[in-house]
This record gives sequence, structure tokens and C-alpha cells, in this order.
Amino acid sequence: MIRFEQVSVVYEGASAPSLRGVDLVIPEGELTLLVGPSGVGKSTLLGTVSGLVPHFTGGTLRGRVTVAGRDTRTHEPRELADVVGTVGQDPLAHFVTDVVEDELAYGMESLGLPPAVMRRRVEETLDLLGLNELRDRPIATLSGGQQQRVAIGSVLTPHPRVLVLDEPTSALDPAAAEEVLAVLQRLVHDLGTTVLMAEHRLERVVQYADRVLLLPSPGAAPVIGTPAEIMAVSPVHPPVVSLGRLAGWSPLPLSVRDARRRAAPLVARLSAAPGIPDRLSGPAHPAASQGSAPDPAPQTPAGLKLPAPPVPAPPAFEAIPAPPAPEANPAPSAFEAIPASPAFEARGSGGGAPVAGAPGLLSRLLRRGRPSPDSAPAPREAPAEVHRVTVRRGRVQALHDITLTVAPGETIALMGRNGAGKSTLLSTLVGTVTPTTGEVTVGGRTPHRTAPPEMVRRVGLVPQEPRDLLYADTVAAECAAADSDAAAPPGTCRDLVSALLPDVPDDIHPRDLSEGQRLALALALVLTGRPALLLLDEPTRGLDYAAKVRLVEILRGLAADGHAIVLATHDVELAAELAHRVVILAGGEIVADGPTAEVVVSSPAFAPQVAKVLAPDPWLTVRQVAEALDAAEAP
Ligand SMILES: Nc1ncnc2c1ncn2[C@@H]1O[C@H](COP(=O)(O)OP(=O)(O)OP(=O)(O)O)[C@@H](O)[C@H]1O
Ligand SMILES: Nc1ncnc2c1ncn2[C@@H]1O[C@H](COP(=O)(O)OP(=O)(O)OP(=O)(O)O)[C@@H](O)[C@H]1O
Repeated sequence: MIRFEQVSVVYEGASAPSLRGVDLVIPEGELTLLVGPSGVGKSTLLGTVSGLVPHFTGGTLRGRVTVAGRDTRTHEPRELADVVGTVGQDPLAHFVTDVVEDELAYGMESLGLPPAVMRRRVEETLDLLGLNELRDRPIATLSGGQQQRVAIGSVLTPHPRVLVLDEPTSALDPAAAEEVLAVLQRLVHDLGTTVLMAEHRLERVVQYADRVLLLPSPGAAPVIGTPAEIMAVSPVHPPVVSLGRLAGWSPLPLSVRDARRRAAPLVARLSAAPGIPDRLSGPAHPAASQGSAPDPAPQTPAGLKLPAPPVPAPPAFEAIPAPPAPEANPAPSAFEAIPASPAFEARGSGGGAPVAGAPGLLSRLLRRGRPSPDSAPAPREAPAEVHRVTVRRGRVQALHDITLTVAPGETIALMGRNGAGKSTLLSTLVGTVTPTTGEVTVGGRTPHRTAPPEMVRRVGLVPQEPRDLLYADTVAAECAAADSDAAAPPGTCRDLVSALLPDVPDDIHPRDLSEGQRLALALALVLTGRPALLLLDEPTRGLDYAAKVRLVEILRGLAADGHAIVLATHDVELAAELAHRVVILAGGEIVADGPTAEVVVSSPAFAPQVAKVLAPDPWLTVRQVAEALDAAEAP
């Protein structure tokens, strides 16, 4: 259905091709999963199928890509629209209409489908994706996950023969992701739809794939095979595969169910362990974590050859000590001497309209805001206190009677369904959303009543859409501005970018970065300022497992220094690895609040893979299992 013939892509000004040597066929009626490290060229490959590369991105495409016999270089994306439906990484950039229902109908309208068919399919899709209650809502007022569902719905309604999806579940809560994947699988099985989908969270998707296409490293030729074949050699793989490699299982498990069936001997070995190791103790295996555990050498099935995965050690952060439990370190000591953060973000990151003017404009001004003299001493007050806060946004009661205290050194994962109010809560903490009732104090100030320069060292937010934080023309200029605003030594921000992701070029426009590269830059900008309270809204989109491990290490280092961290995330593996405490929101209210291990295992939706495999034993991550085995089997 999709044929690549000796395809390569070079972007303008790039020193090397972003894609090279792609020569393969994606069969009709199958779900092919595209995997590989951040920035390796997955979106570029998808773009050659939908026609966005090179028509909209520039650059040079060599070779030939055909979809249902049509050459994507000679056909503009709109000339492929009856065959290919595309969901990109940034849904907001692709919406054509303002209201949910209209967006679902738009693709069918442009194909001239009869009104009765359109009506029926809109209703079906609203039900299928749980969008009925939102049908007449302006898209701009939806939460990130709600927008992603609309984007998926809008490509499903025209029933295209080929679906090209770039991280389609990255903003979805775990249950919604499962529903979307089930819908896709049904399309593949019942209608013979061909699905080509890039994803980083393999724990969510690998079991649905018929075939996996791996881009192992930048410029390397892709390999394609069954999920089991590819997972045995892939530098990116889900926790169950890491666990299988650690335990020496063959064949490797791809799902929790597979792994449970093989888990008995591992459980027996673990029973000799002295007890659960402190999850937050220093990493016994620097590379060990969720996806990239301390793997034994990967087995290579016949015919699959891979270069060594390029995972350089993070230069500046190897020696960061692990955080003690937050109670053990109550004083916000280490940031007393640290200058202010530039990275105060002003946009309501729940998909709401920017606070003022063009997107990013206010953030630009605020990022330029120097700390006022009275903010010079480090705040001694609690990083954040939220007391009986209620927020109404238009017709929606986004938060209801929320009370929450964030202690220095504490890392909290905010979880809960799409639209539960997570981004809204983060927005009240930076002051871009004003509580309807109740009080918020951050470092002793009321965020929405305090001038940004006074807030910048108290709080910094990496928004759900990292683009909102970026305004300079190059990565180097962004980083230089961040260093200067934070009075940090030149090179601080740039080192952070490289510590998170290797190979991010200096002179590229941030607009042209891959999703993961852009997030790494946004994280680095905010981390450079070392705010007392660090807020991260879905901080793993586009990041591969190795980058997540490095992010976890950096965040643990900050927490050990007394910084408080609140992350809103659907990434249950990240929460298990990083958070001391999990707070679950539902319908704007707190429905669970407690230590991570207790909260996540109490609901299958929030439990990480290792917990599901080894339940009722208490392990949550591959790292813990590795440490426990070391302890149990030490001579
Ligand atoms: N329009 C562009 N101009 C110049 N370089 C680009 C452009 N788009 C992408 N690149 C570069 O090409 C490389 C591949 O990017 P691509 O977005 O395809 O990666 P990806 O595998 O999808 O990454 P991620 O997992 O982070 O989404 C990256 O190094 C990126 O910086
Ligand atoms: N600007 C706005 N106007 C009206 N309603 C809004 C606005 N922004 C968000 N909402 C609504 O408020 C509720 C909470 O949204 P919020 O973005 O806080 O959810 P979330 O938990 O972060 O969701 P997600 O996981 O999808 O990012 C949702 O029902 C959303 O539709």
C-alpha cells in the first residue's frame, strides 16, 4: 500500500540527511508501528507519506514514495486527502474549523460526501471517542488530550484507506489511549485500513502492532520485522521487554500478559531479596530504568543487523546524588544562592487562549522580566499552598475545592483523565488562571496578583506545548538568552539540552526541531533558572526512553537540592520512577493523594507494567527489580 524506493530526505542547511536508505513496503491492512530514538527521523518518514515532506517543510526528497500508486512528490497533500488521513504531533496546527462537530465533518465535506452519511459518521465518532459532551465546544477551550481526540476523530470520519499518525496517544490518558488503539485495530481488522503510526510509549502500543519499523539511529537504514524480532534488538523498548531481558526470558514478552506467564521463576528469585529497595536511592545501574534497563546483549535474529545505539552518557549529571525522602530535606537550602528563573510561562497551557496577544508574546515579555530586588533572597515559604480552590472556565467547573500543599524537595505526579483539571491547576500555580474562589500561594506570594519578575525564581512552568516558551531564531540564541536571564554561567542551558538529548544542532530554528528536541530545549530553558517550584505539563512527549532516564536523573538532582516538582502526566512509568507522591484528579476534584506505590497500584489504569507483572509483590520499575536481584544474589 505504501512503497518507499531508495528514499532520503535532506533539510535545507542540514549537514546530513535526516532520512536515508528507506527501501521497503508497508503492507495493506496492517498496523505498522514506527519506532526509534528522538530526532531520528520518524516524523520525516511519516511526512513523506502524507506529502507534508517536502511540500510544507522544504528540503529535498530523493527516491520515490507512493501511496496507493500515487507519488507523494508529485501529489500535494490535498490531492492525497481521499486516501491518506494524517494526525501530526501538534493537532492545534492542523485544525481548520473552530468547533468540535465542524472539525469532525470538515474532511468529509471537502470530499463531497452526502449529508446523511456525514451526519451518521459524526455521531458515530463522537461516541467512539467520548466527545459527545464536547460537540459544540470551541476547540481552543479544550484540554490537550481532548484536542488530540478531536484530531484523531477528524481523520477517521472520511474513512481513509491509509492512516498516518504521529504519536497519537501522547496527550491521552491511559484509558483513552487504549480506546483509541482498539478503534484503530478494529479499522485494520474490519475495514482493511493501513495504519502507520509513530509512538514512543511502546508499553501502550507494541502489542497492537502487526509489524514494527525501526529507525535505529540518525541516517541508519531502517529495519522492519515482527514486534518480537524488532524488540529483541531495538534500542527503544517498553518495560516488559527490559524486564524480559533482565530475567533472560526467551522469547521476550511484549505484553503484561506474556510476562506474567513467565514471571514465576523471577518472583522466586526476588523472594530472597531483603525487601523493597529505596526507590529513590541512587541508581545502581545508571542506564537502568523503565525502557532502557541494564540489558544483557540483545539477541539479533537472523537478517537483522543494527549499529550500536548512540546513547552517550549525560555529561554534566552523572554525579548527581539521588534525592533523599522529602521530609529528610525540608530546607530549601540549595537554591538560596541561585539567581532567578527566566522561564515563567504565561499561557494557560490547557489549550486555552493565550493570556495576551499572540501566542508566546507574553511569555517573551515575562522571560525577559528580571527579578525585582525584593525577590533576591530565596523564598523560605512553602513552595506552594493551594487552599479550597475552585476554578470556573466558561461553562466548565475545571477545579472544585482543591486543597494541596507542596513541600520543598517533594515530587508530585498529578494524574487523571483528560480534562480532569491538571493543566488548570498548574496554571493557577503560575498565576495565568485566577481561582474563582479559594487561595493559592507560591513561595509566599499570590501568583495571579504578583508581578512576573517577582515570581520567576519561585516558579517555572514547562507548558504542554513547549513551542509557547520559544521565541528566538536558533537553539543557541534561546540558550544564550536563558543563561543571561538567569545569570547562569554561559553554556549552562546548552549543556542541559545536550544532557537530555545528544545531537541537537545549535543553529537550527526551534520551529524545525523534532518534537523531542523541542521539549528538551524547553525543559533546559526552565531548568537553567532552577526555580524553587518546577511545574512540568506532560514532560515526556517525543522523548525516547534514554532521554527520559536522563530527565529523571536531572529532576532527582533538583529535588535533592530542595526544589519542589509538580508534573502533570499520563506517563505512568515516569510517575513510578520519579514521584514521591501521586495526586489523582477527577472532574476537577482530588480523588486520591498518597505515596506513589500505594496510589498507582490501586488502579490498573495508573499501574506501571512491572507492577502489573509482579503483583502482588511491590516492585514498580525495572530499576527496583535489578537492584533487588543484585541484593538477593550478591555473594
Ligand atoms: N524542517 C526542518 N528543517 C531542518 N531540520 C529539520 C526539519 N524538520 C526536522 N528536522 C531535523 O531532522 C531530524 C529528524 O526530525 P524528525 O522530526 O523527523 O524526528 P523524530 O524521529 O520524529 O523525532 P521525535 O521523536 O522527537 O518526534 C531532527 O534532527 C530535526 O532537527
Ligand atoms: N480556556 C478554557 N475555556 C473553557 N474551558 C476550558 C478552558 N481550558 C480548559 N477548559 C476545560 O477545563 C477542564 C480542565 O482542563 P485541563 O486542561 O485543566 O485538563 P487536563 O487534566 O490538563 O487535561 P489533559 O490531560 O487532556 O491535558 C476541561 O474540561 C477543559 O475542557
